[in-house]
Amino acid sequence: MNTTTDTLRPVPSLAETWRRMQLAAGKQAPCLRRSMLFSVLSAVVQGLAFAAFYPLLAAMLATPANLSQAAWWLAFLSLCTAADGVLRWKAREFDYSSALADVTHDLRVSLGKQLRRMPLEELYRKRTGELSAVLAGNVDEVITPMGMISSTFITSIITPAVALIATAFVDWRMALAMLVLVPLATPVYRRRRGNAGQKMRILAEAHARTSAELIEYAQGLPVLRATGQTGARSTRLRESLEHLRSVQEKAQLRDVKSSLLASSVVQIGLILAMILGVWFILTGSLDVAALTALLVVVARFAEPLAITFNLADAFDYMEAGFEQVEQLLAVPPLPVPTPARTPETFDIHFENVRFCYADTCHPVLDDISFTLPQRSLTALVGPSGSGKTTITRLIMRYADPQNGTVRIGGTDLRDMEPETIMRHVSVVFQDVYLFDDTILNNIRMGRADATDAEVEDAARAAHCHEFISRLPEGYETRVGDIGGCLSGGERQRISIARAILKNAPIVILDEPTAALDTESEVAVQRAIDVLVQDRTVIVIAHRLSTIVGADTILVLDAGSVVEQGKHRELLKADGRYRAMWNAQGLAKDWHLHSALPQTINREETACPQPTA
Ligand SMILES: Nc1ncnc2c1ncn2[C@@H]1O[C@H](COP(=O)(O)OP(=O)(O)OP(=O)(O)O)[C@@H](O)[C@H]1O
Repeated sequence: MNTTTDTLRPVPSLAETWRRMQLAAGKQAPCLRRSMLFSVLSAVVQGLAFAAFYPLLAAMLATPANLSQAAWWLAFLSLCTAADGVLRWKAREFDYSSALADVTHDLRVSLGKQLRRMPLEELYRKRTGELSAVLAGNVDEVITPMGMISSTFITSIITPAVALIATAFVDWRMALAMLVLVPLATPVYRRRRGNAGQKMRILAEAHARTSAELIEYAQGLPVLRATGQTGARSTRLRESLEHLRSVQEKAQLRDVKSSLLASSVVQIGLILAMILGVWFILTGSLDVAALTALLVVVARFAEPLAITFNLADAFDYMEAGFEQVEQLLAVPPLPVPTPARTPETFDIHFENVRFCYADTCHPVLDDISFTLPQRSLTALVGPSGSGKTTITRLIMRYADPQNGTVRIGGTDLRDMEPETIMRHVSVVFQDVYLFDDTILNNIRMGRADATDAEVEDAARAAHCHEFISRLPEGYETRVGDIGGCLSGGERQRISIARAILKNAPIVILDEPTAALDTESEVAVQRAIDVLVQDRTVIVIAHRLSTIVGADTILVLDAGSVVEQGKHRELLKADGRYRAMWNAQGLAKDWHLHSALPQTINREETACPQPTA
């Protein structure tokens, strides 16, 4: 299985991680900074509290005991503890106030916006599961532990530092012994983060890939069952799960090994301090009170160090999440000059358009030019892979062509916001996507502010009012509740009702009747007839008999327009179109009793019989 990030990347510095955190916190960055400031204060106060141990013990163990001094230090210790309690509470403000929820929400909204403004080409290249892993999983991995990890990290660095300074006042030799731990610990920490960061990225990618495989498998199950491919496809899923298991196993092994290493370093430090302390007592240069206090402080120094090691994992999870989120946010939108333009008329013009998909160098459209007049019906025909869908994608500004220009109403698409283009274009695909919402809302997606009456009018026009009225709750029936109870033709008519409601001046029909039986096709065709009136229509068709009434037929082959004209002209020309027509005529002869297919009906053109 492909692991794309096997090459080592540098470990981000703490400053870099902090910069990313503030960026992710967005509007709540001041709250995050405030929380961190209180974390620093709390850590200092904790260090001071530990520093007070020695004078307290010394006053108590003196002969005779110095009670007034002991009381004073006890009061100081209590004050520090109380202050620490308040400061710790303030330090978690980022977590307990609404800031955390706000940041998580804002980041998801930004990602949602990014998905909307991202070039369609980029969007189609991403798998649904991978996107869902970023929006759901990575956002939580980045944001939820942010406050907690940072404040724990601060405490685990500053408290030992203050404890170390306090120890230096009691006995500089012990402070030096404690300092030995730092050069010992630093390389262990750096090595751990370096390797772990890499592994966490691989783990995050394995999670995203498995999530994508799972979603695709679940969505494709009906098809897989029908084609008897559940086993074959589940092999891919199993491979993906197996990869995830092996990555997790390695990560866990690494965790255990480095945790043990870290705690060993800390234990060594503690033992070293004890040996030194006992040696100093035996040689008479340290008293028992000082040693007891020092051991408390040393333990306090060693414990946060061990925590710091374990925090490396949490940082790495966060870093891996940051990377996935940033990668998605970094995809630039298609450039639009300001002010953006809006077309006034709706003829479509391709001029010397050359287009290659990303990551390919082979042109899918090669220097093509044509004009589709406003309110005309144009059919795109040609063999599979000839570029029909790509032409319709370019009209929706799926991506910008490498050469040439696509214009709507004389305006270059590069000068228009993608939203403006989509407002003026309705698309009816062969595969209809219905959301798990009511039928009413599914149709209303065509125009969000449409009234219930307008939705119903569109449904009537699309010939779906009748079957919707028969559903248990009519327009309020949820698509999810009736599952697969809607036929392909019914789903298609709902999508046409959406397009009728949208009332866009340009309509793209991508073989909307190709997968339907004859009866459904008749009903859908009647709905299409309403939709296409008075609009600029582009229809992709494989069955030529459905487009004989088109104003223009563009015949494509290998990314070029090889013929162009009306049905009769093209038949007369006796070229590629005629050959395709004849081939389909022959095919029909094999099905003697098949009904005549429907025609897109703007000119009431009768479907002529194919000539053999
Ligand atoms: N996202 C993509 N990335 C790379 N190549 C692509 C992509 N989509 C399509 N292609 C390639 O571009 C060429 C034209 O594809 P297109 O879908 O436009 O053809 P088509 O005429 O609509 O085919 P069909 O009738 O089978 O739908 C094909 O060779 C196809 O493999």
